[in-house]
Amino acid sequence: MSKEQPLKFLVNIYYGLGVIFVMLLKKIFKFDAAHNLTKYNGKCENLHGHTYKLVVTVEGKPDNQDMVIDFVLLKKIVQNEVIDILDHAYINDIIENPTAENIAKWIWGKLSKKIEEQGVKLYEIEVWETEDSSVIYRGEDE
Ligand SMILES: Nc1nc2c(c(=O)[nH]1)N=C([C@H](O)[C@H](O)COP(=O)(O)OP(=O)(O)OP(=O)(O)O)CN2
Ligand SMILES: [Zn+2]
Repeated sequence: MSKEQPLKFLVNIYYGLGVIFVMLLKKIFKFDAAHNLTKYNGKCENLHGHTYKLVVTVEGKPDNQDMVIDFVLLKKIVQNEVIDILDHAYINDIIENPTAENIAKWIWGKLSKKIEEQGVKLYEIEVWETEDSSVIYRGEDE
């Protein structure tokens, strides 16, 4: 028996038992919005705008269609719950002191239940405020 054979044997049993690895799936969105930071001393306390990039990551196992979640369905949820509200908005009307941190937390609140209803977990929200500045939010500690 070669050295590799016992390992291959164990791997085959593992797959034979139907063990499927959890996967992360990402979808990227963009929205344009205006804001001003109300607890800031400096240029960002003035009204200004960004083209925000939003990266939504969900965690789950591929289903009987071999999908963690249908990208089309995820797009619909994020579009309805987040993009339709924030795009071309003055974010201060919706979120208090809209730092990227507060925007990420708000988006988590809008999405986590809706995504869980689809049998997967919201893993991470990343909000890019500029090309080189982002925050990542992964929910409250359980
Ligand atoms: N931790 C955070 N810091 C800052 C936030 C934030 O949301 N969280 N937001 C801002 C401003 O709103 C804005 O993003 C300005 O950031 P800045 O990095 O200065 O933007 P630019 O990259 O465009 O810088 P320029 O030098 O003006 O080109 C600030 N901080
Ligand atoms: Zn800003």
